[in-house]
Amino acid sequence: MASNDSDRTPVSTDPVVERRAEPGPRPVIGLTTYLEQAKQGVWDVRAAFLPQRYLDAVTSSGGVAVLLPPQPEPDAAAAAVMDGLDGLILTGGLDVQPELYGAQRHPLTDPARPDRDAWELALFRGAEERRVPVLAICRGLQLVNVARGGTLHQHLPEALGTERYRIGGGVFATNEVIADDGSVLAQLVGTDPIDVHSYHHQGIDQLGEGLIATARTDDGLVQAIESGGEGYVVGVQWHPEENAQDRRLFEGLVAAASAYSQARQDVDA
Ligand SMILES: NCCCC(=O)O
Repeated sequence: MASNDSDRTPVSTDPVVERRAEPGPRPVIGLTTYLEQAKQGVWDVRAAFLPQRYLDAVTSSGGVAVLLPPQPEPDAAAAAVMDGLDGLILTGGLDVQPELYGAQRHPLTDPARPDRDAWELALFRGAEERRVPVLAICRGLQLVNVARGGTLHQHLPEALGTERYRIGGGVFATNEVIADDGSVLAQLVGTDPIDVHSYHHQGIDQLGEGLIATARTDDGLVQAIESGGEGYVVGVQWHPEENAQDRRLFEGLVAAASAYSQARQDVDA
């Protein structure tokens, strides 16, 4: 699937969510993974890891799921894979290094994962250059914000005085979100209140350049972002892979990825 045509002309695509039912080749969706210690049979090994719910959400929405673990020489590796992708999902996980947004580390910020941060930043920049559609989930939304020069609250219980977004013990909190009318998010989930599954202790402080906040909770915390320019970048602070009702976010990405794939074939023809 890969070619090294890293300076491919960006393809112009609209977020045409109504195309989701069109038949055609299944778009290839890359999902970022991370390295964890894991049990495999009698072995206890370091492994590339991603909860299967992400994969199920992509495949049941009509995409082909491809895993993207952190790579050495991330910029070159991202260029090598990006031309074979029709869509990108920046998945959830541990905190982005605060040094990347000019902040001193809070004592409760997770240990740094510089390999993952560098890899995902390279993938996101590669996607932006080519206008490959992006869905950014939880940490993914935070990474997109940092990539665009924004900053994060490092510990929401201190910044906002609330534990409502991470109650702990692996139990997802429920929060109500309303998508802003006119947003891509609203095309996907409507403008009625929806319950979302939250598990995070960080959140957007200053919004990154060119990003639009398209949903907030009633305390003002940004819950969803979109790219204001061309291309499809949708980020949500919650975990749609954990909620069948949120399948619409994956369907929207797959539809945009199909449109991107078709437009790319038209350019290449
Ligand atoms: N900061 C990584 C995403 C999850 C969290 O905020 O806890």
